Amino acid sequence: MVELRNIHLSFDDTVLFDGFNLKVQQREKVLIYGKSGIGKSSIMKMILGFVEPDKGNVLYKGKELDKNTVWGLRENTAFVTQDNDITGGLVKDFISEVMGYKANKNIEISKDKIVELLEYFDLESKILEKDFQDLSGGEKQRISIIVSILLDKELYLLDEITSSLDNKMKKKVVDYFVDEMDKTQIIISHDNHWLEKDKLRIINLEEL
Ligand SMILES: Nc1ncnc2c1ncn2[C@@H]1O[C@H](COP(=O)(O)OP(=O)(O)OP(=O)(O)O)[C@@H](O)[C@H]1O
Repeated sequence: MVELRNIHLSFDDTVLFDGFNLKVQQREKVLIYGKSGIGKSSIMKMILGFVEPDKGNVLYKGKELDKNTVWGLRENTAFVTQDNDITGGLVKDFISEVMGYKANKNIEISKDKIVELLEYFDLESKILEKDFQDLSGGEKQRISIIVSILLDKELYLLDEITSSLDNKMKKKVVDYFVDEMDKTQIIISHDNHWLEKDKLRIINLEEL
């Protein structure tokens, strides 16, 4: 579904990738890990077309990513990051707003699904009436995760999505994505809870 082919990427004098290859099949779940600054987030940014490699190609469904194909990829992708200071306003309005984006116009929000997900991720339904800015880091993270699940995209790019959660909740998030969701996932995390899952293909950037 997504392929990085013979990628060379450098910033200033630092070479992050030289001949890097990654091929992720449909419904495959891949965990990318390695020390801070090694280039994990840059991989996601290249896939999304936010960063262009110096050399090499990014392919989506067999086609090279360019001005035209990148929109198809972004439309079919949920990108969840640890940076959740995305908005002010009520949580429920945030959810409606995201669902109202052009790329999400065919998605119906099911109230039952929201209730089910809030419960699973240990959030009370009154959180929907709160201002997003007033939530704790872990609550923001869980709301972003819930929104991404509601979006029901075919590709999930998950960048340190468990960083602000306690151990019990980390495990629930990991269990949900790995065991409950049948979607293509590329995951970046330092968290051992992901490493414990044998359904993930693990790529250690330090060993390349
Ligand atoms: N736009 C940019 N301009 C200059 N340097 C950049 C840019 N983007 C990333 N870098 C540098 O490239 C390196 C890799 O960054 P990246 O965010 O991909 O690492 P990472 O493995 O995700 O790190 P972390 O685990 O700390 O999030 C870092 O040294 C970073 O400073």
